[in-house]
Amino acid sequence: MHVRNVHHSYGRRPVLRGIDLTLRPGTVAGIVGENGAGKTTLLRILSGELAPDRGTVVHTGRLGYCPQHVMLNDALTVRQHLDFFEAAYGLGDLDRARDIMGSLRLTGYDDERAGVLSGGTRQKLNLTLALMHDPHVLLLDEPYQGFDWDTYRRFWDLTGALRASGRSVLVVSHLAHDAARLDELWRLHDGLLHAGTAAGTGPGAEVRT
Ligand SMILES: Nc1ncnc2c1ncn2[C@@H]1O[C@H](COP(=O)(O)OP(=O)(O)OP(=O)(O)O)[C@@H](O)[C@H]1O
Repeated sequence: MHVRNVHHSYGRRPVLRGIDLTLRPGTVAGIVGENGAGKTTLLRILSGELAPDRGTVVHTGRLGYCPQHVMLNDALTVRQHLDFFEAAYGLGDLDRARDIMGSLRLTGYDDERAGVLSGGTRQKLNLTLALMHDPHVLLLDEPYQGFDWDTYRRFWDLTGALRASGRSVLVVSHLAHDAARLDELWRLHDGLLHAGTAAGTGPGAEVRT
């Protein structure tokens, strides 16, 4: 994915003032930024949900987008969500979805309505729906919100497998825990991306904005 000179304002307030970013195959990149820095705005533009005022976003292959707010229909069961997205993506089976659900330990919930699932379980389903068509570029907005520690680690295992299979993953968060797991780190501040710096090294290093 190639992002060039992306600008966006809400009314007269500029939020993005010239974003340049390249996501290469086989990389996991992170963007951190304070509340209101414009992270979600940027991801909405990268996903095509929002048009930039200026600039270009070009990508090849399938795109996956896991938005910050879980996009589930509370009245539908887990299985109905899977069926719906299988049809929407034009998949022939749910094999990959089942693999992802196994990795995230999202099993045994098929007949549960989304409305009764816990926050972390809803997020697991949200992530599965964004990943089940094997996207080449995956955009994740605060993907591990609500995850317990074990699930958080499984999430990073999954991300590592995507990197190994040549996919590009962009993770957006307030904090980049485990900055060592990222190939690239950016800080969104004042409408621009800056090279991020890790406060510490090795597993567990944390980047604050
Ligand atoms: N639809 C909108 N209309 C007007 N202003 C908006 C809209 N969406 C976001 N904003 C404003 O744009 C700025 C950036 O918001 P955005 O949600 O992109 O930030 P963020 O970095 O994702 O924040 P957070 O970490 O709190 O999720 C904020 O000041 C927000 O109030």
